[in-house]
Amino acid sequence: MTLDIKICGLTTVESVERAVSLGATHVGFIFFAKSPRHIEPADAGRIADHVRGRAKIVSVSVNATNDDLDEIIDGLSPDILQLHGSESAERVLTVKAVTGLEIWKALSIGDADDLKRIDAYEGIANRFLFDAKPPRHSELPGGNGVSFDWSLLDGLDERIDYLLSGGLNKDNVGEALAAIRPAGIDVSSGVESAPGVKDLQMMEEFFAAVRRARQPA
Ligand SMILES: O=C(O)c1ccccc1NCC(=O)[C@H](O)[C@H](O)COP(=O)(O)O
Repeated sequence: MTLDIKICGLTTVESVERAVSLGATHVGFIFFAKSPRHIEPADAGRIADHVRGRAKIVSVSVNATNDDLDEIIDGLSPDILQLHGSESAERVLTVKAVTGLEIWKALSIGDADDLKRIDAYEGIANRFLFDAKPPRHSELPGGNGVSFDWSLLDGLDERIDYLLSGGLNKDNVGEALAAIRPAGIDVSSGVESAPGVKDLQMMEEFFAAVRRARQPA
């Protein structure tokens, strides 16, 4: 079984190049002003050009307006729009229809009840990204480096296509992949030396941990 690996919150050519050479299938750019990983769409586009065609380019936005999305699409030319706010199923459907792009809907998971929110987006979002709920005082809906109880996803309908996200790092990704079988994984803080600063050594160690976890016993 293949495993998609998305490295999110990239802001430099060097980190994007390294992520893809290490095996990232997806690279994510954050368009959210309060994030330490925020980048202007045109700058993200210039960086993404270095790996375009070798990895899928993912735009991450939070309750973006149509104008915001137009600017992101003009600047970045993403393959995928990850909607990481409180976008309704109707909004997701509209964005998908208007842009013609693949849409990932991020949902924050804290308990079993949160999984009930999947139903509304099924058949609308192309994929889900399950992330942890932000800590109480965080201004960021994602990229907080906190995990949730992965076992909540054990037993989920196998047809639900999702990436596991939230607080993954070299020390816990093996445990996560032993517990559940996501179509992909997503990491940001776990490969950073400081908020928004990707660390090439930490990226290498993360990919090495994923490889170890996927080796046959
Ligand atoms: O990363 C951010 O700063 C961010 C800000 C606003 C919305 C979403 C954001 N990140 C989305 C992602 O896909 C992250 O990779 C995901 O939340 C996991 O982050 P982490 O727990 O730091 O690995």
